[in-house]
Amino acid sequence: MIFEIDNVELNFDNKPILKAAYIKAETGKVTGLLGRNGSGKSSILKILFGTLKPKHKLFRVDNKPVLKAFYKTGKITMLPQFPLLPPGITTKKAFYMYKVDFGEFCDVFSEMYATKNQKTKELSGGEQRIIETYLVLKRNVDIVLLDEPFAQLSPLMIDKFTAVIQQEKKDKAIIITDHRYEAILKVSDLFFLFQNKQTKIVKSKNELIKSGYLPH
Ligand SMILES: Nc1ncnc2c1ncn2[C@@H]1O[C@H](COP(=O)(O)OP(=O)(O)OP(=O)(O)O)[C@@H](O)[C@H]1O
Repeated sequence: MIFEIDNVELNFDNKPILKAAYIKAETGKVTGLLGRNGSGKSSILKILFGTLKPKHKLFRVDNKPVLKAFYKTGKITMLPQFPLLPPGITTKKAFYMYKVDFGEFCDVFSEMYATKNQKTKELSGGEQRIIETYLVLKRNVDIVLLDEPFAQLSPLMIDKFTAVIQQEKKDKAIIITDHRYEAILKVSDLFFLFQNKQTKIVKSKNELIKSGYLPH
């Protein structure tokens, strides 16, 4: 499946944020979004998910326009920047609620077994993020949106998630944004740079330097 959002025009209080922006995601591929703070990456994810209404957009799935909020179809899931899980539930309960196998999770993240009976509020920020990101990635949907999944994670955990993402993309389209650009370059098949309220496809780290996103 091919997901495209095109001609996105977004203003906040008459301040233009995006103008004619475009991104694309495809089953079997990871799309990486890069760009400076405030360039509109989270906003476009929310627009795609359907919880933020822009002035204008065209959303297509396999070339067919989709008019209703996509989250209502149950075919999309999103890891937002804010915490997702209720503070009072245990890790075990969270896996049960999401219908995800806790044992399979521990095969990869063995250090997380100890959190089985702990409540979300008793976990570190990084531990919460590991659980939430894994649960979102494992959901049975067509497209997964990940907004800064790596921000609180140690390098080893980022490596483990890179492998999980490669596994999950086999039957999903995944869009990811994060300021850990090295991790994004490693995990993604296609990159969009958000700049001057627009988006452009970039193919190399050199282009990111030339465009002023990365320092020389
Ligand atoms: N609810 C809102 N009301 C007003 N302005 C907003 C709102 N949400 C976002 N903005 C503004 O829109 C711009 C784009 O924000 P967005 O969160 O999409 O950027 P981003 O690229 O994800 O940034 P970062 O990398 O810092 O998370 C910013 O200038 C932000 O201040």
